[in-house]
Amino acid sequence: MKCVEARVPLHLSIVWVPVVRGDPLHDGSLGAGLMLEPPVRALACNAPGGYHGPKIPPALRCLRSLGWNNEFIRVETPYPPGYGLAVSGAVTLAACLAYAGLRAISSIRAADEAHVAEVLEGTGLGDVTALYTAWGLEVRVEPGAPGVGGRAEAHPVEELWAVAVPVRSVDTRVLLREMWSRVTQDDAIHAYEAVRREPSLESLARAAREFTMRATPPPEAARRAIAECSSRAHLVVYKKGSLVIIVDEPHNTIECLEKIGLRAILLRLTNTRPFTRWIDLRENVKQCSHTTC
Ligand SMILES: Nc1ncnc2c1ncn2[C@@H]1O[C@H](COP(=O)(O)OP(=O)(O)OP(=O)(O)O)[C@@H](O)[C@H]1O
Ligand SMILES: CC(C)(CO)[C@@H](O)C(=O)[O-]
Repeated sequence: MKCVEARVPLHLSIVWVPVVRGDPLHDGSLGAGLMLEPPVRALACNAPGGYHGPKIPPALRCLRSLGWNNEFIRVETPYPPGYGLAVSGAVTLAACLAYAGLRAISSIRAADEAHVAEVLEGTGLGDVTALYTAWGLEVRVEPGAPGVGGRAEAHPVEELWAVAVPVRSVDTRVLLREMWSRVTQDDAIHAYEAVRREPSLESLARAAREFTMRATPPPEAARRAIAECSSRAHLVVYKKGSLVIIVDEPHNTIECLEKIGLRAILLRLTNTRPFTRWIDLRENVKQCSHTTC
């Protein structure tokens, strides 16, 4: 059986300036953020079997728009959806890149459909374009889907750990509505321009303090974790529902978080781009039923 696997990193958007033009291909965001691994992995096979993975509405919308007819698709994510690490965008892009690979549909069409699905379902603005066009530390310089010019610039990052705690799930539509009672459009543009002028972990750390954590204030548990467990961090941010602490060596941070009752998921910064590859499952065909491969 022929299958295509796609791997897509997670994305931590630290600065975002929503750009709403009234058409989902052209809507998006300017902004900046970091790519994280392990990646989301999607496997699409030319056999019936349906979708197995987190039930993310934009992923199913995107697959249908590419003509998906219930073929086998399995998606695995290292981080839960709904906590601000663009799991919805990464799952949607991975599933659609894998399916597009299987059906000889261009990857840019898959990325455009993934972007449109994210915008229409209210789960993201700039994540798909950042993930598809950049890597490492990304700066989104043109909003919109990749096929209509949406683009992010990539800057390499060092090998560092990202200790991430999913603290509480927050709906992206709620985030985008409520942030304007805490920050202004000028605050967002100011933070964005500063990172664009000097794209570095230091400028992102400043943006995290001056913009992100004002737009999405950390709850008490995260404030305590920041005070007690982040003294050696390169960057600390609370975004939407997750606390992320970027460090050289993660074990002390994880232990410290455990002591105050918070369970971390260990991620790394990554310079790897999304990719797809063919897999021939002939050898393993017995292990590959419609529900498990
Ligand atoms: N257990 C779950 N908790 C939260 N959302 C879930 C869950 N399972 C599926 N979903 C779906 O996943 C999507 C989460 O999208 P959302 O944009 O909130 O989060 P995200 O992509 O992880 O983070 P962000 O886009 O803010 O970076 C929603 O469409 C939601 O319906
Ligand atoms: C809106 C958003 C902050 C949700 O995580 C993200 O999609 C972005 O940066 O455009």
